Amino acid sequence: MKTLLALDKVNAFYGAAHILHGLSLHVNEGERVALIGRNGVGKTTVVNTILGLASLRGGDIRLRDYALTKPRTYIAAQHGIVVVPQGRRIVANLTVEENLQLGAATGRKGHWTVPRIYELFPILQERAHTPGTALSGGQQQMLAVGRALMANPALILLDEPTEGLAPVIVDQLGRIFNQVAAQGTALLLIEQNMTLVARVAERFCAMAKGAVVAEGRVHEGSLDELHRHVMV
Ligand SMILES: Nc1ncnc2c1ncn2[C@@H]1O[C@H](COP(=O)(O)OP(=O)(O)OP(=O)(O)O)[C@@H](O)[C@H]1O
Repeated sequence: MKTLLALDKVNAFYGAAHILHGLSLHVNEGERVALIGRNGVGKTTVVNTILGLASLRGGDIRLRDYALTKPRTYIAAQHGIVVVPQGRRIVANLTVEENLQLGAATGRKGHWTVPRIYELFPILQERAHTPGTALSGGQQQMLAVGRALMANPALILLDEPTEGLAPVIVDQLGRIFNQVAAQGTALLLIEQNMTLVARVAERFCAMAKGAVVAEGRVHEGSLDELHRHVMV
């Protein structure tokens, strides 16, 4: 099994603030991994470190066989690893379809094309020519996922994709994540909704104070254990 993303004893900072303390984590090809933990433990900082938005000072990051010594926002996507960022970051003055096309900028060809994204999310086709930010929160999240898929990634990092969304939309996104994973795309799901984690992930990594402190398989009886890792 090929490893797509590996962080080994990573230390990361915002300025002088030391946030990740020797964090190790990996995701293999086709795997569905959840990264969980209380608010503020550093989950988003894991993503930010890979993108170069937090500074990496110690430890190793590998994107497949590539040693990421100087992270920059665009490098991960070139290696087939894309981020659906917290807050979605839909571009306001572009239409839905133009936002989708932005995702194809890496030029990686594969299964996902605009028509296939529209099959997955018919509402995006209905609203193809409206400004992306005119969509509801749930639809913007679908657009953010669709835009990520347009890069035909081997791995998608999803940072709290269901935050603030209605349960019916969360259910719909859960089904979509499973469909995407069934196509062979690996997922790293940062999520506070443990019911969704239990539905989507096959393995979890739990963080506390900037490090992964527990790992395990997700199975039918996992929900209580998952909840323990995110209780405040
Ligand atoms: N730009 C920044 N500068 C300084 N400190 C920051 C910055 N961004 C986040 N932090 C701090 O880093 C720590 C980890 O934040 P991070 O966003 O990674 O946590 P998280 O686990 O993703 O939490 P949440 O679920 O709230 O998003 C927090 O204490 C936060 O206050």
